[in-house]
Amino acid sequence: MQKGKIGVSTENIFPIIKKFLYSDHEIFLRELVSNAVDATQKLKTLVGTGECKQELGDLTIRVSVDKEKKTITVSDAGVGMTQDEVEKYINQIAFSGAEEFLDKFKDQSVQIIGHFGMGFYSSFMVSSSVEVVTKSWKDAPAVRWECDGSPEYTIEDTTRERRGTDIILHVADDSEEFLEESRISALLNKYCKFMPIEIAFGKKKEWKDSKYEDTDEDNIINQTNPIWTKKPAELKDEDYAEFYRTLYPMADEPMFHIHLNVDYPFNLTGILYFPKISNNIDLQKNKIQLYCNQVFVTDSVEGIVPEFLTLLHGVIDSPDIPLNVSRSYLQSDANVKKISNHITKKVADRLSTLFKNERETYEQKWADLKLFVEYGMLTDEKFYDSAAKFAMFKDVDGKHYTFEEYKDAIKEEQTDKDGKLVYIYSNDPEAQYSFIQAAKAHQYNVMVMDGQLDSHFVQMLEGKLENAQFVRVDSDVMDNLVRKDKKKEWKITPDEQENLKPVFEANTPEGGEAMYHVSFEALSETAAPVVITQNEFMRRMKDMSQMGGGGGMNFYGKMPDSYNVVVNANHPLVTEIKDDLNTELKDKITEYKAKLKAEEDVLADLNKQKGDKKDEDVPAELKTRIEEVEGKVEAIRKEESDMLGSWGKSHKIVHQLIDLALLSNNMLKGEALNSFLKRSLEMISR
Ligand SMILES: Nc1ncnc2c1ncn2[C@@H]1O[C@H](COP(=O)(O)OP(=O)(O)OP(=O)(O)O)[C@@H](O)[C@H]1O
Repeated sequence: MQKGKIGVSTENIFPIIKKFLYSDHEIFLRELVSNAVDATQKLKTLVGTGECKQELGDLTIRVSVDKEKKTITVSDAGVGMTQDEVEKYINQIAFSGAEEFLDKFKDQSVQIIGHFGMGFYSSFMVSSSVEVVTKSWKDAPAVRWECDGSPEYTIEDTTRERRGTDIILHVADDSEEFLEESRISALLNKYCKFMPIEIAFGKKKEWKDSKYEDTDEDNIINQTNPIWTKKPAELKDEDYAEFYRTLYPMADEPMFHIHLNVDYPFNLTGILYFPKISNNIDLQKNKIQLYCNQVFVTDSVEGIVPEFLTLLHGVIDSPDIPLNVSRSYLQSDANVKKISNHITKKVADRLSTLFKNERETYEQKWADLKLFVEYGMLTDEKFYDSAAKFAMFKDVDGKHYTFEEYKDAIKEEQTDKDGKLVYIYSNDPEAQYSFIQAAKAHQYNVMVMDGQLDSHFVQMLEGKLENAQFVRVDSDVMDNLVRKDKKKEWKITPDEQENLKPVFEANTPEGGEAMYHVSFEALSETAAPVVITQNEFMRRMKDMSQMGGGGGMNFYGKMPDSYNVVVNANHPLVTEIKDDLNTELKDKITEYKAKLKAEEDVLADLNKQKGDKKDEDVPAELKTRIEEVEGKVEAIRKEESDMLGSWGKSHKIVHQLIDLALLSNNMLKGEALNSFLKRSLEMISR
């Protein structure tokens, strides 16, 4: 027996490796099995070229666990190693790799994809010692090498019947989880399911005498020729569907797939599936599996494909993706860029072909594609450019248009006086029904924008499409959505408006977070008497910040909702109210408002003094004061409403009109809705 010292300078590198790769100990199995696959492939090549004249024989790679001896063994019938080769490949190459690896990442807490390049020494992450028993295909004695993780190792001649290698791990006490059959089985399924040489883990089991018993047949855990390695011409739709089920047994059927198959200027194979993406982007991410020569690497492909493509499912296999580098480095890698561009282009081409050749099918699938396409257009310039030709707008009647078609459809009616094209949309056609009907009466088309990303999408399109403006159907009164140069007839003078304003203001909802601004518009007599709208800009910014627009958006997210109560100055009911209103009443209201404001200011001041003191710590005097002023505020409110009540019918009508407008916006809820209904009944029964 010979002893030697492994050529690394670090006293004992294994504890470091162990700690460094703490979360990824399990990859040792992938590394050992893929070494066994490599050794077997090398042998096949040697036999193929005639250099090695041996029978191939059974090439199955066998993985076994011995719970009693606490060992895991990976055996192959590949090329094996001579003593010289063990010295060279295991002692020098494998361990110099370890040293280099640690050097490279010593001071960084980078996330390494897949930890390729860890190779053989990763077995020390789970072992107290590792044994290699190997016999080369060449005429040389078998050797046994052992190392306990210190830089010292032993090497000696031994016997082994056939050519090949056994790697025997003596599992460390803190890694005994890996002695569970179920754990190893799960790991093989995760990392080795599509490796190109058959891998056996135990025997197939059979139900016999009310228990499972081993049969003589090997339990092969992998598919050696997964369909992405085949030519598309050899495959039927059913093959793709079946493969999808193998990958995601629980998922819904995908809509369609793309078979990637490139060998120049980089190597890339794979199959990508378009799942139905209806809602919630985040849940759907991270389903693509990345392989390197049929060895599973990771299922998180960020940095390798553009973000929106992580919504797709399937498999990508490429030996040209550098896997032992950090993700931030990956993004700048030239190969990765090319691969990523290629995939983006293929995806766009697939959608484009479907759109051109099967428009009807494409439109049917649009609902499930929309989020994906919009995400891509929002985040990837290149994709935007291709997708702008096949992205769809859908109108409230379910008709689909390309951007170009839509522009043609609306330009006649929806071009405003400055030549801007106004796109009108609804994010909730049910709730905005009355606005949509009003728009239709104006010959406007309303599109549906109710997706998760639509507030951002609208914002982007406004910038991208030429001379375009997007407005939600309830963002203004219909006459103003598309501003035209029409002279307006006013039935109420500015002075009269000034008188009416406080009456309407006195009847807007109180006490909530939202703010209401009363204004007058000269609309047609047949339009609604009062309409409640919400400014497009403020609302959109708020929506975007809720979606997580990041950065400066947060400011808008915290703003209270702000609504415009637009009174139709030409509506007969409104002109009637105006006639009924006398200046005295208006002055009274103004007076009450001022009184109320003064007391409220006092109250606010007192509350400030109180601060967030506990009730028992508040001075009695202050408490009494607060109660007093609260009482006053209450009294002024009551006086005002009694006074308005005495104004009779007109006051009730104003109240009712505003509530009706709130109701048609779905904004009347709870007690407010209840009292509206009561009042309506009263009015009818009179
Ligand atoms: N089962 C085996 N049969 C024959 N040779 C082997 C076997 N396992 C390892 N080797 C030899 O040891 C060398 C070092 O292995 P190691 O896994 O550390 O690195 P690698 O396989 O070259 O690269 P990688 O780090 O990507 O796995 C291999 O290149 C190979 O020559």
